[in-house]
Amino acid sequence: MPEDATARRLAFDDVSHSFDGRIVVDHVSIGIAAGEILCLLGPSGCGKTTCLRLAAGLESIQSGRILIDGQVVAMPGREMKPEARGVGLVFQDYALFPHLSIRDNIAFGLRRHAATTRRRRADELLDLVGLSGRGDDFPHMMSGGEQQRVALARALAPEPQVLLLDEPFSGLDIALRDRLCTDTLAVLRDVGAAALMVTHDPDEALRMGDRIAVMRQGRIMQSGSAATLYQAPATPFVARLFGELNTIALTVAADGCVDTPLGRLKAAPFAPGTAVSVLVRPEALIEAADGGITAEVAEVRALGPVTALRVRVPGWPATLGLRLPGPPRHGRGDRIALRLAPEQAFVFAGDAT
Ligand SMILES: Nc1ncnc2c1ncn2[C@@H]1O[C@H](COP(=O)(O)OP(=O)(O)OP(=O)(O)O)[C@@H](O)[C@H]1O
Repeated sequence: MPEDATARRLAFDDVSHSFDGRIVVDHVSIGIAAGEILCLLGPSGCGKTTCLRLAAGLESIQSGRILIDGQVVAMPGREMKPEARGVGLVFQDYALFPHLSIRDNIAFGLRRHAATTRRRRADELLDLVGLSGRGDDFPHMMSGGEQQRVALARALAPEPQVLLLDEPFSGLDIALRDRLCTDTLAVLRDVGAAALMVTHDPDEALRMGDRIAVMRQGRIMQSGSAATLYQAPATPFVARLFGELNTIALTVAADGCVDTPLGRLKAAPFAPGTAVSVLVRPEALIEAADGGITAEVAEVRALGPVTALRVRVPGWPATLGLRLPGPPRHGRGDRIALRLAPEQAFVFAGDAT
């Protein structure tokens, strides 16, 4: 990992972990700055939660190092206790203590402070998460989303340097999740801790993350801003996280380009003769004013602000998906003219169909 990355607020330095001889975290190195939110995005079982548990000290480290503010908190044979790490946790099952009031739930981690300080701090946090005046309520009197906000307040109470969030919005309905995402983002920005958030939902990662690290089978495949991952995916897997793409397998021509039924594309850095896959985002197919490629409409679905079409283009092995703005203007069997926006088409080595 780069020299300065270990000096970040939270850093994983070449961390690997196995269960029963099976590697589930594979040479992971990531750094998160104070005030930054990093989303660890990947499918179920790829090792995300294990990374969080290692950072929290809930799992004993086997290989590599974890550092907070440049200090090693975990390396094999030398582990700081979870409670000494200055780490706040918001996990999926954010179980609050049912017999404690909301205020006491939030103040739970402040047991060493005077009663007046605990009360003041809990009330400040209730304000922060938009639940002013609810301190005397009990968990069963709150909705799922409200309980989740209490869990966030409880994790923030001891002013952690690092906040670890494991799918904090799963199981909530979409409207509530959207609001909580926005609220949580505001709170995280406000407190300036380094936040590591685990999610399998690309939309959530796009919305929440300053940076996204894409994980697959224990490895970080690519990390960067949402814009980087979307515009310059390093692999077909990363490209497909943000929606299904149209794919065709082809061979690079003598001049270093690849001839697709939608037009020519540069295939650099691949040499002539290389077998490649071309992946085209639906949004890369734009209706052409004149000229363009002729496509036959096979399917039309109105999706509110946009219309999803499937079209046939001679030479493309399957129907192609695309979206046009506005309500449907075409029917099945219509012919439309399309052009390709090359920046939304990606060439990868090998067969990714
Ligand atoms: N204590 C354990 N003992 C044995 N195997 C485990 C243990 N904890 C996790 N695993 C396995 O390690 C792999 C990674 O699990 P992990 O919970 O880190 O994945 P994840 O990406 O967080 O998945 P999800 O999104 O479903 O929570 C999985 O195959 C899981 O079954």
